[in-house]
Amino acid sequence: MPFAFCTREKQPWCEFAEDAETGPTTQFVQKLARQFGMVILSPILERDGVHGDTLWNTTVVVGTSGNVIGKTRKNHIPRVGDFNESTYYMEGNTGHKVFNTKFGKIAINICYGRHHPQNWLMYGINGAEMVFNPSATIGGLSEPLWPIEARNAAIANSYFTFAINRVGTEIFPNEFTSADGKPAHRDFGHFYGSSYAAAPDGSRTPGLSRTNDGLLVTEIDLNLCRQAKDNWGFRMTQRLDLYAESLTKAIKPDYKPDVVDENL
Ligand SMILES: NC(=O)NCCC(=O)O
Repeated sequence: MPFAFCTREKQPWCEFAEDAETGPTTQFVQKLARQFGMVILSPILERDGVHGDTLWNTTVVVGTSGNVIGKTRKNHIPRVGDFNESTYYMEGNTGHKVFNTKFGKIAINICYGRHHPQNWLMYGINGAEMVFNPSATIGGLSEPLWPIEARNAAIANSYFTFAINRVGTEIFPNEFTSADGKPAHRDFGHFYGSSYAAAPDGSRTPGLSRTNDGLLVTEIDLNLCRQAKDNWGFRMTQRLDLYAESLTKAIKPDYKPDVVDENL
């Protein structure tokens, strides 16, 4: 749902915001999860009534008995092209939760979060075996990056990733500009689908269609996560201590980049 509206218009779209635990979408999904014995990841526009009616881009995780296991909020909010999502919702405050489900340890890296390697990293640190990336992105913007980012994250973090993108083209009722000096327009560009799954050994499935809705059914062996760790040692050699120390320094306002100038 958060990906159905990406212009600057708030109305009527904000009216679709709902409670993560009790809203109509969650109730609908709970029935399906129970009926089919599935774990369902349900992206919604969340209305947080407890905290000033704040809006969040949230994915709700529903277990096989229809129980809400938890939720994760989008950490990184795009300000690129026509994706002006900071107009609608705030940077997430749920960290990098991993949900230990009947089918394995899962996490959700929402859409634009896939451009941030440290976001993927933290889900791995918290023990994720599968990280899902529900997205809505268009050809002109991100298609060259699409086959690379989630696949690379699977390799770097020794877990499975699932890059999921919608298809179609939205035509909005009112014109808007892309803040690039070009004429106003009403279309958003083509959402190119191409969803795929990637494994910690670097293999991946074929992508789904660029134009039609699709369902990707794939069998995965979670043992591959540990086998990849033992084989490559990426996790063992990642030197978190080194980076924790460097990053602690780098975020200070008076940080001086560690550059050695050539003495000319
Ligand atoms: N919905 C969303 O975060 N889109 C941003 C575009 C992208 O990351 O490719």
